[in-house]
Amino acid sequence: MDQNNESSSLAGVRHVILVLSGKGGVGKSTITAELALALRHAGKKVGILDVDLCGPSIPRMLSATRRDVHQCDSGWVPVYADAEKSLALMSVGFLLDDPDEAVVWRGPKKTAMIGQFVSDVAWGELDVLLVDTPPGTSDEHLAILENLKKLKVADGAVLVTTPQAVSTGDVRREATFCKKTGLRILGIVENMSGFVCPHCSECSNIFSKGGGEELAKLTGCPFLGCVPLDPQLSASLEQGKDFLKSFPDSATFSAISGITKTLLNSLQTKE
Ligand SMILES: Nc1ncnc2c1ncn2[C@@H]1O[C@H](COP(=O)(O)OP(=O)(O)OP(=O)(O)O)[C@@H](O)[C@H]1O
Ligand code: SF4
Repeated sequence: MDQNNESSSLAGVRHVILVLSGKGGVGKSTITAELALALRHAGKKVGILDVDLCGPSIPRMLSATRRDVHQCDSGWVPVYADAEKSLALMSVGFLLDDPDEAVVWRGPKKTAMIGQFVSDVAWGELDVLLVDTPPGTSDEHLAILENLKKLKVADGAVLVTTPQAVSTGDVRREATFCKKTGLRILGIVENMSGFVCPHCSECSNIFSKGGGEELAKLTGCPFLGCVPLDPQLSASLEQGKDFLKSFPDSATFSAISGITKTLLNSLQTKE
C-alpha cells in the first residue's frame, strides 16, 4: 500500500481489496465474509467495509445485527464480530433504526455516506480491509474508488462469478470497468461451482463448470479457484455461524482456504 495516506483513517490498513461482481446474487457477500473468516483463521486482523447500501448483508452473515456504532476521538468505532477484535465491520446496516428498513437514497447521499465510511471509521491496525460492493457498476463503486484512489490505497479487486455467468457478459463488463478505472484484478473466484450433497458430501456439476477459469483466460487475470454451492455454507451464513470452524474437513473449507492462500501470496508478491 502507498503510504500517502498517513493521516487518514486507513493509515494502519496494509491492504484494501474490493470484492466485485457483474450480477446480483452470485455470492459476493458470501465470498467476502468467508475470505474474512479464513484470513482471521490465518492470524490476520481483518476489516469489512460493506458499501452495499441498499442490501447490506454482512452484519447478518457475521452475526452482528442490531449492534451500534459508537464515536471515539478518531471517528466511528467499527463493530467487532469477535471478542478478540480481529474482525472489524462497518455497514450502513448498523446505522439504520430497523435493519430491514429499505435504503432509498439518491446518488449524492450514497456518495456522501461512502466518503464518510472512508474518512471516518477508526479501523486501527488491519492486515486486510475487504470492501463488499453492490452488483454491477453503480454510484457506490464510483464513490468508493474515487475515495480510495485519492488515498492511493486500493490493492485491487476480486471478481466473483458463477460458472455460467461468463456467457452473460455482466462479469466481463465488470472486468472492463476495472481496466478503465485502473483497478488491478487480483483474481477471479468461481462461486456456486458444483453442488455439494448434504447427505453424502459428493460434489456434482449441475451447471457447466469452468466459467471462472475461462473468464480469467479472456481477461488475462489470475484464477483464484472455485467454491461449490454448499447447503451447509448457506445455513451457516443464515445463522451467522463460522462455517470454517464448523466444517474444517469439508471440500468447501479446502476451497476457501486455497483461494485465501493464493490471494495472500499475490498481495505479498506485490509488497
Ligand atoms: N457457495 C455457496 N454455497 C451455498 N450458498 C451460497 C453460496 N454462495 C452464495 N450462497 C447463497 O446465495 C445467496 C446470495 O449470496 P450473496 O448474498 O452472498 O450474494 P451477493 O452477490 O452478495 O448478492 P447481492 O447481489 O444481493 O449483493 C445467499 O443466500 C447465500 O447464502
Ligand atoms: S449419493 Fe447422490 S443421490 Fe445419494 S445423497 Fe449423495 S448426491 Fe444424493
